Amino acid sequence: MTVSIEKALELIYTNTKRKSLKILPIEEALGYILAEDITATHNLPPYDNSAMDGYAVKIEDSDKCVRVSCTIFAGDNFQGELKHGEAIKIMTGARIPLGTQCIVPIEDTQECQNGVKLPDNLVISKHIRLSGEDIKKETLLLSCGDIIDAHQITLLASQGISHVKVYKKPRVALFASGNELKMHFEQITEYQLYNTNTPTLLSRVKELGCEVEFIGTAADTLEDIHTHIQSALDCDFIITSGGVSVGDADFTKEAFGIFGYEILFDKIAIKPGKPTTFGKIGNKVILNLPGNPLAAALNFELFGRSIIYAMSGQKNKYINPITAKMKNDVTLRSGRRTVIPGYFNGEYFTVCEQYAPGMISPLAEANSFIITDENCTEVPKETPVKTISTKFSFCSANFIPLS
Ligand SMILES: Nc1nc2c(c(=O)[nH]1)N[C@H]1C(S)=C(S)[C@@H](COP(=O)(O)OP(=O)(O)OC[C@H]3O[C@@H](n4cnc5c(N)ncnc54)[C@H](O)[C@@H]3O)O[C@H]1N2
Ligand code: MOO
Repeated sequence: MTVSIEKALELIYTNTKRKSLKILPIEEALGYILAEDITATHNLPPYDNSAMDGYAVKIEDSDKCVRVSCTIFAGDNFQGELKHGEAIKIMTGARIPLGTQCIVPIEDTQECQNGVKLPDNLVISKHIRLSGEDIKKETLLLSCGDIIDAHQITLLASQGISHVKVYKKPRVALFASGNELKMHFEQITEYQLYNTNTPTLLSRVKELGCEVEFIGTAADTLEDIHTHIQSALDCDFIITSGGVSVGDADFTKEAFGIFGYEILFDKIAIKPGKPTTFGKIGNKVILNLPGNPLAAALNFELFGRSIIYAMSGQKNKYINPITAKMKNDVTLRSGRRTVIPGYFNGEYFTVCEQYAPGMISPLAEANSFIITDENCTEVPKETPVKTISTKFSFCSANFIPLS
């Protein structure tokens, strides 16, 4: 059954289950997806405090010489009260004493007999950081489905939160198939080549924060593919490459069949990547990518990444495009929606000099791709195009058309 890109994504999102939960100390939660809402337990700052090294004073003492009664440092528990005709020297971050109306920075004062001379332009509340002005107690700080990065950890630490509930990371198993393939640590002969798909996918899956198991490279036999599937079945998501086309040695889908493979689509109206197949065995999902390396890598970016986002529990799980301008004129053969790799520099998208489904050379130079419509025969330079990044995740809670 051939499906559109959109239908393929819909089938992926409706058939991929979120992972279950666990609790982690916040220091170990980096990159995980939060599985609970976090509400502020107290105000930040917790107390009114000075934004400057200076003097706590009263407004009516503008332009006067006032006595400096004492000095307060950050962390002091000063209990006294500021009086008229007096200044209390105060350091940045120190709790302001009762009766303070503003803080005058040290450099705005001058020494005078027995004290400091204040400027004549004092303003109420100036240089006072009010309790709760940053975060108010009981406000929602983070919500279930947020990605925990360094700045979410800032919020958690600010509230004295030591542990959070997160979604477990997806566990991904990978294997390739092909009699011609050898791993990069093996010897090859002139009729063999290195398996580049597995190291590529393994690295990408890791970059996306999953745990990954490399199962191996299967020979083109049902028996050997069975053995590899068996070893992969304790993971959540199995990604294979190769053996999905119509050749006499293309056994991948058939091999999954004896494990009760429920195929949800086995062809997509896309170029390259037409034979990309998706299905499930129980609650495990399977993506069979074509063997051609560029086809496998680009289809992983659309479909594999979507499966990982759906499984991760993140609320912004749909890949979003970014609008760019086409750098050069590009001509195409119409017929199928075409994925074209290129480089987006923040303004222009430059198509890779050469690209074909069986190549690997475009991958390292590309940081994104565009998807052209089936009737499109040319994309003139300066035309706005939607690019999908392979280096960043621009995501949203709702699906946004990708081309
Ligand atoms: N008669 C037809 N032939 C083909 C069709 C078709 O519709 N009718 N589709 C073509 C398309 S499109 C693709 S894509 C390929 C996909 O085929 P497979 O998934 O069966 O892939 P293989 O035949 O196993 O390999 C294709 C190609 O890629 C190389 N390869 C495979 N695995 C790796 C790897 N792990 N690392 C590096 N390179 C790999 C392999 O040596 C082949 O050259 O089928 C077309 N044929
Ligand atoms: O579509 Mo195949 O996926 O040409 O490379």
